[in-house]
Amino acid sequence: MHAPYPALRLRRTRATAWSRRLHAENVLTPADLIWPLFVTEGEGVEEPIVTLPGVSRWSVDRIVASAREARDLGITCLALFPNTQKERRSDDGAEALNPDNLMCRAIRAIKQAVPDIGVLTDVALDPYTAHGHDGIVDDAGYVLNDRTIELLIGQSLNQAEAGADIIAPSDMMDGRVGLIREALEGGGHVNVQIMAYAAKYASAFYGPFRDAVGSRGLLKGDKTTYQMNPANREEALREVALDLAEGADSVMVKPGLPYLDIVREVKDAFAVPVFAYQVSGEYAMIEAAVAAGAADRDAMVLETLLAFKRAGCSGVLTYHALHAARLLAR
Ligand SMILES: NCC(=O)CCC(=O)O
Ligand SMILES: [Mg+2]
Repeated sequence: MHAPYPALRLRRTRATAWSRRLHAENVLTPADLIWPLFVTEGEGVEEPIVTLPGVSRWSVDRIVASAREARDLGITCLALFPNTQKERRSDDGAEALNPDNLMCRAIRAIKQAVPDIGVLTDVALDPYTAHGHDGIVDDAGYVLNDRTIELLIGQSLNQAEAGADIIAPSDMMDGRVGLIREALEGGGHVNVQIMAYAAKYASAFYGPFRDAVGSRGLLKGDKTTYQMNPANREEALREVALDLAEGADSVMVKPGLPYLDIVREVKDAFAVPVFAYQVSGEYAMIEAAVAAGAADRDAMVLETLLAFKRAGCSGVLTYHALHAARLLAR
């Protein structure tokens, strides 16, 4: 067969800026961005996180100011993570159930001051446990599934009562989405969404996050008995199918860039809202490349975030959210 060239030239539509824009198949907007924020005790406090240059832990009053700034830039949702004081951590993570814990105070303050931005809250015990695991650990160090779920239900209700809009269980216990949904319905929280961390991998990319929430030095062992093996893709589809059947409104894949193949497969297989988390190690890699003079931050941020859209994401959790929203506002 004769090649279509020269009649067909794909470079023709790329020849001018207006035409490239016209033919763009995907677009990144501030509405696609979920901004993770770390909360700490005190007032007027900003604590820079060394392994996440440019990211800080903020006290509740500073978080509220950030929420306002994010809303004004068109960011749709915040994700909150508490840096729980060491003396409030325990083996069972009971601080997660305290209606006046740092997380609940931050949720209430944001929803009161900036009601038109969404608040997503992480459900897992690692910011509250003395051992840094996401659940209750037995004598052999195994994280107990069903015992842990009992606490996750209480944690979810606690966050919903404080005003959380989206409950995001990141613990990877089996069966927790259905039981949390049932408890939310029973508690009258019928419009509180669940975004399930459905395919969360046991990844080397979470290191700086553990510094941020103060669990790095505490964690004994690793999370491979509950988070997924990076080798697996069929298992991710099973995880997603179960969470959807149990009532998840949307699902998440985590980490982000190294797992975009999973995002695309989930999107194609289920046609549901899929989100991904560009995690702390991914952020740190970009910042390290910029610091080394090896990369242009603005271009890299926008390109990586657009790649999530192309892979099928409805939105992305990213520590670069504010920076990206400012770039998009230009
Ligand atoms: N459950 C939330 C996380 O584990 C975040 C990980 C990261 O940003 O590295
Ligand atoms: Mg699961």
